[in-house]
Amino acid sequence: MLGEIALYTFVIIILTGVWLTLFFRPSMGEVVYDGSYVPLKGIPMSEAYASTLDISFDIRGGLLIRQIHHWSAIVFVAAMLTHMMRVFFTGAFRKPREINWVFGALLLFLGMFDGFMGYSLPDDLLSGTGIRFMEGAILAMPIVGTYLQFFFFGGQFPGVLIVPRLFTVHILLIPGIMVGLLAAHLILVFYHKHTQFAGPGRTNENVVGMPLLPVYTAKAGGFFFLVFGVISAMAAIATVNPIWAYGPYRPDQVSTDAQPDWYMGFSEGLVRVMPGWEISVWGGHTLNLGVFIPLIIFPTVLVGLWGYPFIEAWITGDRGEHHMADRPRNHPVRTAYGAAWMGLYLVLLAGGGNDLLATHFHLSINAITYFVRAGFFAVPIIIFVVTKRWCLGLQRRDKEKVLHGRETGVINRLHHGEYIEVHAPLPQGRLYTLTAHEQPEPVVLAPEVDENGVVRKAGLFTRARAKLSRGFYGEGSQIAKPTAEEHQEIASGHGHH
Ligand code: HEM
Ligand code: HEM
Repeated sequence: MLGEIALYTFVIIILTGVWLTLFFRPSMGEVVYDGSYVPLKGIPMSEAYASTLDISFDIRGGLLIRQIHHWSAIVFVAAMLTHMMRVFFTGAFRKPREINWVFGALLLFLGMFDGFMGYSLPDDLLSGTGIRFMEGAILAMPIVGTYLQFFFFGGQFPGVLIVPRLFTVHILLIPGIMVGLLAAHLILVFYHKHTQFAGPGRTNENVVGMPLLPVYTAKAGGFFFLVFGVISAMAAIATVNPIWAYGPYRPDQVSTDAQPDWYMGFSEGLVRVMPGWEISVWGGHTLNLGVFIPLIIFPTVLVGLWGYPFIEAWITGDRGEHHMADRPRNHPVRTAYGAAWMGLYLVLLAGGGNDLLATHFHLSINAITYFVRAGFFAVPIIIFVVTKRWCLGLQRRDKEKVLHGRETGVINRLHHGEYIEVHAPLPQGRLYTLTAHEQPEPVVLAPEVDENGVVRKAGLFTRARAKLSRGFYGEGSQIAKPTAEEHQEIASGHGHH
């Protein structure tokens, strides 16, 4: 369902985007505004900004379409991210779907950047501030930064090239690549078929569900119109990006409360909470660590995300194909890692909105910044530990249910005065579902001296892998599921309550 929402919002984005190209003029040529929005009349501005004002005020239905485009972009990225979490927490990225995970992660990255470029197009005070941020990040790159800045902007900031260039990339290059990737993504989904949760009759070799034609196609078609309807309603009643309120971009001005769209907020947070370190190297060249370090963290996190299926397979030594979706509780370390990642994302988002949090909740902006700095390190660790324990608790609960049945809430008093709670055995299907998951063994190191007395010391990598593997599946990372014998013994009356 979440993947479908991403798909449908992407279609809506393309439909409305094509419409916008009919009226948007991607030019930084200067004009004097003479449209129907009175407060800006007579003000010099770029054609890009003036044409976006025209779309909003003078072209019939223009504001609605603009807002549908913007709202669907916001929902699109949210759908991709939640879809990715679903895939992550159910282990649906494992063999043979690793490549589809990588395609998906590329889509996420491209979608986020295309959104950033899109809201940079109207050349209003907010979008210009975003581009200024991007320029600062480019300039912070050692050695190549200045050259790249000249390459993108063709001279001093902002110049007249950036909006037409972003336009081509925004409407053609990135969406073109995305359509290609998406086609490959969906072909692979069709080829591999959907993963499924364990249940009676469901195995790693079959798929239980509705055929694509006709039932599923009809449902999906209806769902498309539902998504389109909800987004149109949002666009009709909720303002998004009121560029007329910000005014045209001028490099010497900046608006307060300047916020990127939510999905770029974490990168804003990284920069806002980073100490403003700057060092001088090699005869007076400046290395702007305050921006450069956040810039490095960003791709590192992305690579960690893209590579996760391969990293997990390497650690656990699991090379088999998997078509059954995991319940998150049955993989406590993976689940805890995913939750920690989300925690980090949210902490950084708070950092990106430190000014808004400060004004809305009457807090000191410095206090928020210090909290986010400490939280950057502490929150993921705390969330990791709590989530792992939580998962183990849920596994114990499952075990208890399998062995002792469901609590009925019925308390009986026996003739000698003792109270007992009546437990009802679970139905056979439920017992199967709760015990169908595999419980992999951690990778063990081969003995350092083999049977012929030859010393074969494991390398650093092999030892690290064994250690990580113990962390994943060793003692303390999973609760042994009940065996058939245990269940038999208790169910046959010996362990009766
Ligand atoms: C343009 C964005 C995307 C679209 C339109 C899209 C669409 C879909 C659809 C319709 C499915 C099948 C059903 C479902 O699980 O919903 C699917 C499955 C899948 N997607 Fe995506 N997706 C997108 C982005 C991503 C991202 C960001 C990732 C992960 C990084 C990802 C990874 C996967 C995987 C591994 C599957 C197979 C899951 C399974 O069989 O259980 N996708 N995608
Ligand atoms: C992943 C794909 C896309 C995303 C996330 C996206 C997002 C955005 C966003 C957030 C804006 C700013 C809207 C505003 O408030 O003014 C925008 C503007 C624009 N987009 Fe897209 N867009 C995408 C694809 C496309 C495509 C495929 C086209 C055209 C074929 C297109 C055409 C435009 C145009 C012309 C504008 C400028 C007009 C305006 O700002 O209102 N976009 N885009």
